[in-house]
Amino acid sequence: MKIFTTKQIAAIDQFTIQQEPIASIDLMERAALQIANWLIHHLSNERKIIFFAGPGNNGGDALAVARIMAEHDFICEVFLVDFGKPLQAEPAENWHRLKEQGKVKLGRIESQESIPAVPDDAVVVDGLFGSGLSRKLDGLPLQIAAALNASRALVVAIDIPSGLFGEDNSNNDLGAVIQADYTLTLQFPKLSFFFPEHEALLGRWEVLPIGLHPSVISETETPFHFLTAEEISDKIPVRKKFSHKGTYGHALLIAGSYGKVGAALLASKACLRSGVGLLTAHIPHSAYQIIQTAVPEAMCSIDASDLMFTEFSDLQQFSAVGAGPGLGVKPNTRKALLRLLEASPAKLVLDADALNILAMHPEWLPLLPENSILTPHPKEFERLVGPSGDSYSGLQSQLAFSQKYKVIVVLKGAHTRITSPDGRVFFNTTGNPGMATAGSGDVLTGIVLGLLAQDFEPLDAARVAVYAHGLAGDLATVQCDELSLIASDIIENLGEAFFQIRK
Ligand SMILES: NC(=O)C1=CN([C@@H]2O[C@H](COP(=O)(O)OP(=O)(O)OC[C@H]3O[C@@H](n4cnc5c(N)ncnc54)[C@H](O)[C@@H]3O)[C@@H](O)[C@H]2O)[C@H](O)CC1
Ligand SMILES: [K+]
Repeated sequence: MKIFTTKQIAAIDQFTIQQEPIASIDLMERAALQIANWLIHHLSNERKIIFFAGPGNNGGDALAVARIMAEHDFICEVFLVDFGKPLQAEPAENWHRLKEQGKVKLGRIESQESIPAVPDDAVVVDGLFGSGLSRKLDGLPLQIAAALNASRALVVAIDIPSGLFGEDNSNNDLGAVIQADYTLTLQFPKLSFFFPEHEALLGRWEVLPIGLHPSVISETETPFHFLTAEEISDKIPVRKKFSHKGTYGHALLIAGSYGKVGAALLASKACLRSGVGLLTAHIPHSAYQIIQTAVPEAMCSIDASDLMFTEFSDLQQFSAVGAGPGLGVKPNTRKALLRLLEASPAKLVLDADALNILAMHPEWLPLLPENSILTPHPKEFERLVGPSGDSYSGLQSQLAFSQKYKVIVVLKGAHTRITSPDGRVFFNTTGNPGMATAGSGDVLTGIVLGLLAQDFEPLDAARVAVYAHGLAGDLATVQCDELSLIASDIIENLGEAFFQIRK
């Protein structure tokens, strides 16, 4: 699904008004009805709701929501922030409607002294600023945000917490932004919702559809997307009756070293659970019995070294190669990785120590075959590209890296993000904090490898693998607390995850 910038959303909004057609006041009412509906279903009408309305359409939404909630017998109070200019257009109309209705106590905030005290058991609806925010909060809005952040009331933000920008917050002061418990965003999540440092500002966020025009949504181009099952389900092939294991590719996994054989084991199992026809695990000699016993479905290619990866044989027979989990970074392993890069496998996924080695030898980066998939966690990514400050800047570096080296980068995290050399970005929507556990990344590498070997386009392999990996982790928490989740549970649930994506 597409993620648009707030500027694009405003344009889609205008197009909807003209093309549907719908009066802008009615579109605002549609948004307000969705928000009110959510509040009615989630709140008891014994809790007072205090609305803070700003000068623009975000404030207009808040005024309309207050009127609707009052119709449903909620006790509402509205504070309009006075910027010394009269309200215009739809916000002015909604102020008028609210006064006409006469059910809501109305107040104005003109100075710091008139900021009301907010009781702990109240609900605050934040309608100060939405997507029209033009600069970071200062003056009166900053003081209101500070007062709300100091209170213990439940805060529900309309569209976006006031003070947060939809995209680039690299120059923002996040301490000044209203901290919402819930953010009810209209029609599209904003880019900044996918960045970890905004989690505490957004609380839990939900997207409320307001019926913006589908044709303009499909025609508006954006590099930013988030992953949904609908968009990837057709990438998972239906297995043909007369197929055989040769139809589904032969993967080579280069993983494990003395003391880190588990990484090879987990990646192998995950690879096999992802539909690959054949898997050869290249492992140090000492790992032979372990892998053969624990993963009898895998064939083994045994390194001359007892301890680590130092060599590999002909790559001809393999449809994809994966390297990295548990390899270590010893000099002989580094040399072997260099030879692997020089052999230029057609389809390659690199993880963990393979990435750490690349960080030690950035001069090898140009050797990466086009469309190789790199799956760093944030620390590995930082070792590769250097520190990048906030997430928005980090996204720019990730994109630049993908474009410079023509590789797909899967940066693992709460919303794992995939960047492609063509400039597109995909944020994942599955997964949970229980997956922040040893071996979880090895499982992902195995899945990517299994899909690549089956002839998935590399970007599709990355997208499907990331989504399925997260979904399997979510399914694992149905019966098991997040705290107890281990990487093997993700593998156990992969079958059900693929089943659900295919549906
Ligand atoms: N998504 C949709 O299609 C719909 C969204 N709706 C709501 O509209 C807002 C966006 O409204 P807009 O009027 O463009 O902007 P704001 O309400 O965020 O505020 C603009 C207002 O505030 C002034 N301003 C901006 N920044 C500051 C600042 N830092 N300090 C002081 N004043 C500031 C600016 O000059 C303007 O006067 C969207 O978020 C939704 O909530 C529609 O209601 C339905 C369709
Ligand atoms: K808001």
